[in-house]
Amino acid sequence: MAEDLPNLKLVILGESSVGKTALVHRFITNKFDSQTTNTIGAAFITKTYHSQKDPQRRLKLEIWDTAGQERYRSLTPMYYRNAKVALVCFDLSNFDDTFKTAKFWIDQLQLNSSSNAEDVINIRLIGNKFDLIESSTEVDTVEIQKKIDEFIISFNTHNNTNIRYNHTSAKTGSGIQELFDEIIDDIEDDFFTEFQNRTTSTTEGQIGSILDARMNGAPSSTCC
Ligand SMILES: Nc1nc2c(ncn2[C@@H]2O[C@H](COP(=O)(O)OP(=O)(O)OP(=O)(O)O)[C@@H](O)[C@H]2O)c(=O)[nH]1
Repeated sequence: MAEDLPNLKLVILGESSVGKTALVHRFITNKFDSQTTNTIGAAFITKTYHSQKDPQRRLKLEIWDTAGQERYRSLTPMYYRNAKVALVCFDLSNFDDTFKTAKFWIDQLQLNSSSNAEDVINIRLIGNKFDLIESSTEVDTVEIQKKIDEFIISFNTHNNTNIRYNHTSAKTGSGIQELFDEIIDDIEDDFFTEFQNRTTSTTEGQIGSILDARMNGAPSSTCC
């Protein structure tokens, strides 16, 4: 019988083709798929996660991979409802186009957090495809880092938040396990305390209108 573990919902947002599905796939399977297709609607996948700081602690990580294409944008808020963590991704090799969308999602998440006390969400900004820029002579990595830093400092100051930035490569796997470990390490004490304090168990409402899902063959993925 499946064990009843606390459920931690995490959502991934960002422009189309920044590598959201590839990032999840790398985390779950430790493989890279260069032939992905665009996500339609959203896909979700679960993974049992073992705490790095307390071997007694395990949780069910429920990862929602949203579609980045603009036509699905109006659906996205329903996927981040009740999420504890949001990874907002952009593509380091296509910075100008994709960073704009990342900033848009961060603003939306912050607005949502401010208006719904229950929906306070831990946001991480993720620059993916690091492999494509790390030894490039054409990309001005210093300038990119400067823009990221300026945005984060300004956003955190104005909104009294503590958004942090990680870079990753779904292709090489660099930074991905560390990213999840860091995020969960940051929030797990509060998360488990809240779980223990909850007197009545709540079942997260299943979202009924997921249009499609990909990640064929990945464990525990759901689609409809
Ligand atoms: N070089 C490199 N390519 C990557 C990386 N991550 C993803 N890709 C490639 O980028 C393309 C888009 O990746 P996806 O994971 O489908 O992008 P997505 O953000 O899920 O796109 P949507 O589903 O449309 O929102 C694919 O060809 C991937 O193989 C990476 O870290 N490095």
